[in-house]
Amino acid sequence: MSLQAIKYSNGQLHILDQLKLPFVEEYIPIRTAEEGWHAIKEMQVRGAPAIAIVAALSLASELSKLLTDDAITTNAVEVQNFIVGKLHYLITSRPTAVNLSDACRKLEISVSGEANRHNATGQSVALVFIRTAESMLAQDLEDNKSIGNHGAEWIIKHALWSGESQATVLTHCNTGSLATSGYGTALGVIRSLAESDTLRHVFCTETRPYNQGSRLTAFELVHDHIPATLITDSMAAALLAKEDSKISAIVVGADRVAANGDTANKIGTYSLAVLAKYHQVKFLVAAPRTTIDLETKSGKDIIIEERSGSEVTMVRGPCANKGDIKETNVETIRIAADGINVWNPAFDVTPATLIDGIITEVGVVEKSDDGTFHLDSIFESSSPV
Ligand SMILES: CSC[C@@H](O)[C@@H](O)C(=O)COP(=O)(O)O
Repeated sequence: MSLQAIKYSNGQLHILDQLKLPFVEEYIPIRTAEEGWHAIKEMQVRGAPAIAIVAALSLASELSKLLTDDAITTNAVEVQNFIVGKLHYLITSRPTAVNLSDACRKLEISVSGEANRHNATGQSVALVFIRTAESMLAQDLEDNKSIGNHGAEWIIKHALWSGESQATVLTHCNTGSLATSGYGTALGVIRSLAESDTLRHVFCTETRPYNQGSRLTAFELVHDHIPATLITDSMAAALLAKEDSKISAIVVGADRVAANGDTANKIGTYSLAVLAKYHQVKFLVAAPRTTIDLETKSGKDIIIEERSGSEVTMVRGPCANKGDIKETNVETIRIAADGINVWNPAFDVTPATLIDGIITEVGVVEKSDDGTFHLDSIFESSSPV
């Protein structure tokens, strides 16, 4: 069974503390929206879909407890205002991934629908919120499996080297079970290739500075027995240049895809897209439609989160001299000169011109004859594009 970042049942939410991976596998309870906000802000949970779902379920857990304790007012509008206030607060935890604000907006709409209903009560408003949040968890998993299948089919059809029947894929950051409610987006495509025996090999970058690749993706690939090799980000060009590596495609996730296809994703994604173009390797973005933001016209309008310089000057590792690694804690080790200035953007924007396809749960969107993506079409129906 794949790793699970989010465990939720009957109003009880637990998340795998990703700050301790790959050394310690520990689930922590998230009981309130405030605990959810901190877990997202402090990166105990990451990945665009996962943070949206944890935000929604953290508030669902808080409301479930209030319902159990009979501590919810009967006034529907008061409960609506309480929920909306918490949702606006949750959105402030991280700015770049649009899934978070998209989920909060949809939750706000369903709550207001219920609050405006004749006979609505505070309890019914809270219950509608909880059911909507729970359905997001299930929907994300289903969408990821479809993304995986569409992406794998596309790669086999359009990206294999001549004479090859299996794909070799390079991926960046973490887009797997740990970054979503399960299966993953870009890593879902890789899983789907592996399940259909059409995967030769995966290369994953370590993804400096925060090492989501070496700490999370490598952990998932080893856990699922997928043939994989870890490289540092700076080795990608050499890998693509090496004739026998035969990279079929680079597949990455996304934190926000603008209406024109420009894509914000983990820092380092843009450099991989430039390399892919130079080496004539297909460059694909895998993301659910909840990551596509038609309100944001182009990459220029995407807010890029800048994080603490300590993520660059320090790395995390297990405490030394503790014997069995499972029992260690995680410590931070300084690797840069004291006093150096640091710039630490967490994401970059890959221009649509460098992207060959956007893999969604309803199919792979390619550019039209005019050379641009028409992403609005995939919201018009749920049938394959
Ligand atoms: C399926 S998630 C896609 C992205 O969210 C992922 O690649 C990423 O950038 C994660 O960033 P993080 O800063 O660890 O939350």
